[in-house]
Amino acid sequence: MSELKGTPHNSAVKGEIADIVLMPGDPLRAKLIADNYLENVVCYNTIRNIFGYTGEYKGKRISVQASGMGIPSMGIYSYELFNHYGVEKIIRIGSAGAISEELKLGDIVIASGVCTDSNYISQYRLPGLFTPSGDYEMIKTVTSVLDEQNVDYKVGTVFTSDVFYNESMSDLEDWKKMNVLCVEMESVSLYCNAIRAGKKALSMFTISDLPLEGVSMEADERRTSFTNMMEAALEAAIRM
Ligand SMILES: O=P(O)(O)O[C@H]1O[C@H](CO)[C@@H](O)[C@H]1O
Ligand SMILES: O=c1cc[nH]c(=O)[nH]1
Repeated sequence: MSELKGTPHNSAVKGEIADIVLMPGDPLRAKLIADNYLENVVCYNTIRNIFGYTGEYKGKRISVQASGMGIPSMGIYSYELFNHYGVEKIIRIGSAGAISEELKLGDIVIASGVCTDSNYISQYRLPGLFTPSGDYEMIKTVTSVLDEQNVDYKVGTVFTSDVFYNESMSDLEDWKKMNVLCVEMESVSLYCNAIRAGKKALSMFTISDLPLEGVSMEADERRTSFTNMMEAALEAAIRM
């Protein structure tokens, strides 16, 4: 990888990506943020349509890049951002399915910690269980922005799953008994990669589904209706 200007998955050259990166799963959500919120934007990656942009938000240089879906995809892109491009902080802005009965469509959740059914953590060969957690300073910054914007949110444990269409949806009922708030598919690799690289990460979500009730937002609504989360992440990014 060191012989390449970029990486096998990212054509950016070093220096083209800001210290802080917002990461939605969906490349079109990354484009929407670049088109609507950033100034002086440069698109630095289109490989596999995983769009990455660097621009300015209120004068601060930030990047927004898609992660793709799932733990391995986030594992690849966040590893490269932290270890090849020198990125210091990543804010994941994702969609998630509610597990807690207290959550409804459109609510915001911040992941203080992550549990998982994935084997990702086994690569570290730890002598016990490890609990990936979000960066506390980043949590404080994002929650204070949300407080100022009068937007409600919940902070707690989320479940990062390998499986979207799960034959055992009732497993979510077991996570509910452990007070897990919602299910998504990337944060375990993001948090592990950040911690392992000595960097910082935070995941926040808008609830797009109620999987235990069979309720879902339309695809277009998922891409465009996350305004509160995107604006809070952008505002927090310029304070970090
Ligand atoms: O909206 P994004 O960020 O893609 O996140 C969620 O949506 C996808 C599943 O629809 C998974 O990637 C899951 O984690
Ligand atoms: O992983 C996910 C993401 C969004 N909604 C879900 O139900 N699951």
